[in-house]
Amino acid sequence: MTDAQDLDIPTEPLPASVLTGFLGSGKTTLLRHLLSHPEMDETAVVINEFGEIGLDHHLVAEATEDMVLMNAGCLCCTIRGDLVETLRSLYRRRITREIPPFRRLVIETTGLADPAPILQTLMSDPLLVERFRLDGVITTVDAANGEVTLDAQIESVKQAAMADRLLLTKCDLVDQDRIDALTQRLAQLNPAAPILQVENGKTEPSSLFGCGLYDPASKSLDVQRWLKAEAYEHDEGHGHEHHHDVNRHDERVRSFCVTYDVPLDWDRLNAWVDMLITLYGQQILRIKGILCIAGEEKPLVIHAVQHVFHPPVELPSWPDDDHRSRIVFIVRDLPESLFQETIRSFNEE
Ligand SMILES: Nc1nc2c(ncn2[C@@H]2O[C@H](COP(=O)(O)OP(=O)(O)OP(=O)(O)O)[C@@H](O)[C@H]2O)c(=O)[nH]1
Repeated sequence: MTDAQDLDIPTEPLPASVLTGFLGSGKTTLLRHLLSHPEMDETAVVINEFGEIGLDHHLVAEATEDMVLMNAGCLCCTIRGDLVETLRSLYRRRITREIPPFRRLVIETTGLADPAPILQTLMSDPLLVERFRLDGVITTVDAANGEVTLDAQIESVKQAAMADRLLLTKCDLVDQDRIDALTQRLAQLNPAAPILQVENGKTEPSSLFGCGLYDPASKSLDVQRWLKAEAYEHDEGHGHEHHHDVNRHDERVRSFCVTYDVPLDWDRLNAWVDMLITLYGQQILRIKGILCIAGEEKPLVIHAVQHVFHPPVELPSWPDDDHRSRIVFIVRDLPESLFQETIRSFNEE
């Protein structure tokens, strides 16, 4: 038991920001960059990844000690209660000095999250409201895939509509006409949020934080309706509290992991991913993997988002004792067997 005088209780609620944006739109890249900034010292991070196998925390771990990974489901549905518990526990550990005294909290949602229930939870849970104040919603929108995603996935529309800051990422990959068209569409969806272009996460914390209190009244009528619907569902105790498969988002979108025990040949692996995104790119919402490549000591991280296969990045070392290749897929209307079978045919023939 800690003595009351040993408690380090903040005099004001701590600012909490929600970092959201569709799958692969650059949230983790932004977060890593932000956390390397001295102004961001004393930031605690909660990362929620969709599916059983989380990888993002390995990519952010070097940037902050105060990090909690929540990968037992998507924050917006099954683990909303867990979010409350996670934040209460972080706060408790902070005031009892078990962890450094963070002054700011960033919650990175999954790319599939509907932000409404998360915001509703932060703004209505009585204990959380005393301890944290919602500073703002930061939404990344991928310039290469943004238009197609807004057409196909309602979550991405909500993420953009609820933002206090809209960050247009990957502008280096597309021409000015596409940037202009997407900017116009975002401005219609959310006229109040400034739209900032960000390349590879490079941005100043001062442009993203300290937005003032999140104010639903400054958002469109749709946003107010979505937030009200969430409050109603929560009060009635139905809607999002049911338990479901953590690897399933809805009837169509699911996640799974392809694990490979033997070191992979890079050229063959590359040809396999290329084949997949050429044939099925529209339905492959995300590929994220940590690979053991034959002849290489260090792991290679790969990312693909719909039709875009990003350049691989070498990690300085393996994040844990598991040195197998693990590739996480999030797909719409595709069977897992397609991936499990073709990786073998590409690598074993
Ligand atoms: N060319 C380019 N690539 C970018 C930019 N921002 C991010 N990326 C790349 O996009 C890929 C996905 O970025 P992440 O930061 O992992 O995206 P995320 O939103 O965290 O992904 P999820 O957690 O799966 O939703 C990575 O390969 C990044 O290097 C950018 O501005 N330009």
